[in-house]
Amino acid sequence: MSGARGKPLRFERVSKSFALQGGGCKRAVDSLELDIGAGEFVAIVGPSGCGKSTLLRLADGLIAPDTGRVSVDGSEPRPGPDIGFVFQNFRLIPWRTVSDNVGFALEASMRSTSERRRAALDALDHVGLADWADQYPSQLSGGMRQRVALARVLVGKPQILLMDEPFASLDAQTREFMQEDLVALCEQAKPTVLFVTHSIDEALLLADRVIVMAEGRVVNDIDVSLPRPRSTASVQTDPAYAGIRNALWREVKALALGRSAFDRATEAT
Ligand SMILES: Nc1ncnc2c1ncn2[C@@H]1O[C@H](COP(=O)(O)OP(=O)(O)OP(=O)(O)O)[C@@H](O)[C@H]1O
Repeated sequence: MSGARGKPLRFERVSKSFALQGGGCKRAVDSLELDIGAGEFVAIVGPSGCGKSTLLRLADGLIAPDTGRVSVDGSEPRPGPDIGFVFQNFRLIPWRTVSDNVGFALEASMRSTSERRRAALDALDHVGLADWADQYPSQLSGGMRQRVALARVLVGKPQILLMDEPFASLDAQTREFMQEDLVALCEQAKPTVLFVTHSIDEALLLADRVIVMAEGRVVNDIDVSLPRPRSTASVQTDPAYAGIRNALWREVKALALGRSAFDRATEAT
């Protein structure tokens, strides 16, 4: 992934609504303001339906805001290899081999099959799967498939990496390995990352900042001042960890339950 370098990502008073079946509309993102520095790793947490995935799709240029502006280094974002998107459900092409899945991302920009194969093998090597290049996705475990999905994005040397709960469907151990791999990859290449997660522990392991969203807006923006390089063990034994985690957990729980239900629940304990 060497050669990738993050670019700043900016949301200026961005709003986005969707039409609802049967009439009316839902405002998914509401006058949202967010500035993400070049090479910064930002995690987004918040209750279900608060607009996290919509924010990523706006950052990719897959959808356009109704009002306001999204910009990558000052320009409108355009889907392409500069902006990598990793989803929870891998989205690999079942009839292509692992290396062809990874090389697929380069078909528009790299004509030579052998060059694409070399680049794919290099990306697969970064995620520890070079030996699996000629297998098919169905022959891999869930964790391996997600590594391929990551390699497919890394091969484009993205400046912006958008990740929508990428490890949510993995078992706990594989998830931990993948998180630590991602930490290492990002420390090396420093793309700008926007990472959606429902896990506070994951956010604190990975991110420089955690954004809390509710009802389409940013309601908190927390610096994660834990030292790097990080591992699960180093983060969770840091004296600052418990304080940040507890504050974040209380906030996310209050947003999910509604403030008054949260107050009742905490009074009762
Ligand atoms: N294409 C669409 N059409 C209609 N409504 C949509 C569409 N996409 C998103 N929404 C609505 O916008 C709101 C925000 O959705 P979004 O997927 O961004 O939330 P989220 O925070 O990522 O949720 P989750 O954590 O459950 O994945 C939700 O109420 C959702 O139903």
